[in-house]
Amino acid sequence: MMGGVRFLKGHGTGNDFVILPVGTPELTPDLVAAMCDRRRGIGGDGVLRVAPSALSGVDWFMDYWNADGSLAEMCGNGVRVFARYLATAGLAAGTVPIETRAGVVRAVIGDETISVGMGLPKVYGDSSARVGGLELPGVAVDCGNPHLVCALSDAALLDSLDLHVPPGHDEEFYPSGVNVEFFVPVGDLHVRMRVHERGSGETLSCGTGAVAVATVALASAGRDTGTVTVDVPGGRLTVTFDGAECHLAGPAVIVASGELSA
Ligand SMILES: N[C@@H](CCC[C@H](N)C(=O)O)C(=O)O
Repeated sequence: MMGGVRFLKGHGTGNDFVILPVGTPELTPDLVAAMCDRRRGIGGDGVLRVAPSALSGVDWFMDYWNADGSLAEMCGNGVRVFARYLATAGLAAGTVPIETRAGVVRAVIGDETISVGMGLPKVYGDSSARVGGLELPGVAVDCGNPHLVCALSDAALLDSLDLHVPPGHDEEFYPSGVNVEFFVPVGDLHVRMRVHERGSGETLSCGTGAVAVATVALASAGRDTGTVTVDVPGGRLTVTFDGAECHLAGPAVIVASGELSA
């Protein structure tokens, strides 16, 4: 693989990542896919390579890759796990700006929770997803990366969706692919979701997906500020809209470290 290179493994609500510390050489799609392979590699929904940022006032660039070796603009849980790595390695504390392909975000490091300011998502149209013969209407939301958010009224339908295969989507509307979320209301500003991530498949959590779902849930409650609780298969995230931007929060942990074999 990349013999001798050190790695760590971490996750945020079950969205798991291989973390490659500063100094790791440039990656290739094949290397990333090999590392993320859950049977032949380390296993992960993606790779976070820690690299120096060239921007003034920003020390770190999150070089994020999906499990299939594709690049993505942004990863909400990835930023939170990246910040946990920086804190654990003694490279950052408090609030840390992190460059992503979608711009600079700010992570606030707590003992258990890490929150990240994600700007304000943009709702930019209607589309639909096809799952198991069903056509499910949804809303397009840009969180730096593309999302299609489908609101369902039936919890049994949410549980029954087969997300082992990517939901069908309008390829002209989403020329670079899309992350697809399905959610049901659980209570006031409280939802439960599942997600199929572009380049990673069904995951236990998706931070930008939670932000996209919270955006739709908040708007359907007729509000533009407030905190939406988002239950994902891997745990619970919150998304707080303060009028200026939204903040994604939840646990982020490092669980292992090791060295790649040749
Ligand atoms: N898990 C992520 C999103 C990762 C990128 C996504 N698969 C894409 O291709 O856009 C998150 O926590 O936001």
